[in-house]
Amino acid sequence: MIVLSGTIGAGKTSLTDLLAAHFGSNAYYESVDDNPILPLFYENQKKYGFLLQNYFLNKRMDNIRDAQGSQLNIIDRSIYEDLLLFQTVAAQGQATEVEVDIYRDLLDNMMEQVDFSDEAVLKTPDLLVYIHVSFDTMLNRIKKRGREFEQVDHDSGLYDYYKLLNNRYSQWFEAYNQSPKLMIDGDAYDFVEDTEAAEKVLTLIDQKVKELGLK
Ligand SMILES: Nc1ncnc2c1ncn2[C@@H]1O[C@H](COP(=O)(O)OP(=O)(O)OP(=O)(O)O)[C@@H](O)[C@H]1O
Repeated sequence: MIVLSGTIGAGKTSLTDLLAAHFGSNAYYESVDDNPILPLFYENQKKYGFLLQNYFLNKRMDNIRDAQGSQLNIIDRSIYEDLLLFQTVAAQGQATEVEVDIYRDLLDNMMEQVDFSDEAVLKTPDLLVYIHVSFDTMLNRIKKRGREFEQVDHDSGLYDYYKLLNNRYSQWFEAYNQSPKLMIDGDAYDFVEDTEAAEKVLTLIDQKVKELGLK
């Protein structure tokens, strides 16, 4: 499994499409439009934050199970970033430490490898691709995409949440050690609008995939 990571609006879903088409593999998406909790969460993070994490945890486990057939199947967001998001929500006083601790324990238990036989299927990715974008790019993409509940004009508190999240992402990626990893500069390569940039990004990922013997 190749797993994408990056902040809100980084381009994970678009790169998932590109990679699945490039490798002829399957793509597994986090569905946003039919997520019943997400709009509620954006209205009231304190009330719905913990419920949202449980919802995502369940969906990500589905994705991991479904994607396990091939090393080149793509998942559009890693399960590991959810803790970062929830900790950021908590840092802003919108979730409690107890909620974060309970969520972390649950995540650890779900990700624990209980089968150590040769046939065991690993839940960890074969490669994690992180798309790094600056705070300005993040805000521009969120605006351009126009999902109502994500807009900062509707809620000025969101601006601080996004800024803190963007700052924390780089540290999160530095510390990430569950699998091989690769960073893509999403400011330098606009792989959505620019086909040449898309080719370059695919070449970088191809090199890493070959180096790891995934293809
Ligand atoms: N664990 C989480 N806690 C809180 N909100 C989350 C969590 N995971 C995802 N979200 C929210 O769900 C929405 C979709 O998230 P995500 O960043 O995965 O997709 P995206 O914004 O469409 O990204 P991309 O543009 O990179 O494809 C965003 O509003 C994001 O804030």
